[in-house]
Amino acid sequence: MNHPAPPHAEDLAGATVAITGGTGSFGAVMARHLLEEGVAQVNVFSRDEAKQDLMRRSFNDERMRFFLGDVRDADSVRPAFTGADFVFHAAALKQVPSCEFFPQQAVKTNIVGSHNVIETAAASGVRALVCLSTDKAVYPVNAMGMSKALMEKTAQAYARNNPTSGMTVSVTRYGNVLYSRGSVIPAFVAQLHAGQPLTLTEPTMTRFLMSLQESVELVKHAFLNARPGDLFVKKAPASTVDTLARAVWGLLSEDEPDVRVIGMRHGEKLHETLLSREEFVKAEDQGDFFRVPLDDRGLQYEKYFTEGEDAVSHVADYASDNTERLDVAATQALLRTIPEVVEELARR
Ligand SMILES: O=c1ccn([C@@H]2O[C@H](COP(=O)(O)OP(=O)(O)O[C@H]3O[C@H](CO)[C@@H](O)[C@H](O)[C@H]3O)[C@@H](O)[C@H]2O)c(=O)[nH]1
Repeated sequence: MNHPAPPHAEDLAGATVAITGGTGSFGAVMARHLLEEGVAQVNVFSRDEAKQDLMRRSFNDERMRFFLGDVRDADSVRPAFTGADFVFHAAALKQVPSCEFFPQQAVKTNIVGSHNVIETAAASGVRALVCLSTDKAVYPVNAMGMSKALMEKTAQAYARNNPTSGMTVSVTRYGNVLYSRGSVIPAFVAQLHAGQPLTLTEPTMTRFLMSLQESVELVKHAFLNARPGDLFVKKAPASTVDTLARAVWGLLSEDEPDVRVIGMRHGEKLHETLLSREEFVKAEDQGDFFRVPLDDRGLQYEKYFTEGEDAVSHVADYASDNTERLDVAATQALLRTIPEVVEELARR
């Protein structure tokens, strides 16, 4: 393949960058970062005009442009990508339960919508596109993860099938973002405030933990290092749900922890996987990150017989039950780096 060279950090200065799902928490942190890097324009693309209005006021920066639309509708995506050098694709249906009950909605947004984003970006002359995925796309058991897995395949197929494209498309996967909207930590904090026991689904369940800032670092790393079709993950520690509950409780209360085990929810897994063993065996260690290059074997089937992979049986998945495990004190140290936790502690 004739790869376009990855962009340099300096290329951001004066660039136009579009963010799909740009009014979400990732979009806000990324937009702030891009403005600090001196971009000429940030095109925020999203469905929600009220959130766009809030963001417009809170940023109050004339380099921001807001585009209303839905990734399901390619025509609505085009204006946001016209003239854009780079695109970060964060628009998605991300909640496990809602996708479980309405899987066809996940197909429309996460698969068809991502395809629209990829094709429109390429047709608009975008140089680099990073698609955000999740650990739930590996060995997926729920509709959200399944649809994200197919988004990944769509991105990789674009790279494989368009070897002369001037656009580099890559994928990042990350685990649970601490304190993200609707996630377990704000739920625990609300329960604590209400004087209720913390509801534990399954105490031994493990999750990779990372901050929103780290998710931006991962996406930035992909942006600066990707070859077409690459997949990136950030090395991350994990904790059990029991540890997480005790860490939150210990930070915010002097009383003995009060927890109630409620059992696993629809579509949940005991442990998450960031890289399957098949990916891990091909992964390049890049310090804080792993890079998995595109499997760009073509339709020459004989290669599948003569160039097989024998190392795969000797390695394990990179999963939340075999990564660095945080105890209560280490989880609390991580929590103290989260702005919402800092605010919560300051209120006490
Ligand atoms: O009251 C609760 C709620 C959740 N959990 C557990 O806490 C962990 C984290 O749950 P949650 O914060 O809801 O995250 P996930 O279900 O793992 O999914 C989140 O993390 C994904 C990334 O892996 C995102 O893509 C999803 O949007 C986001 O909901 C899981 O083990 C849950 O079983 C509890 O113990 N008690």
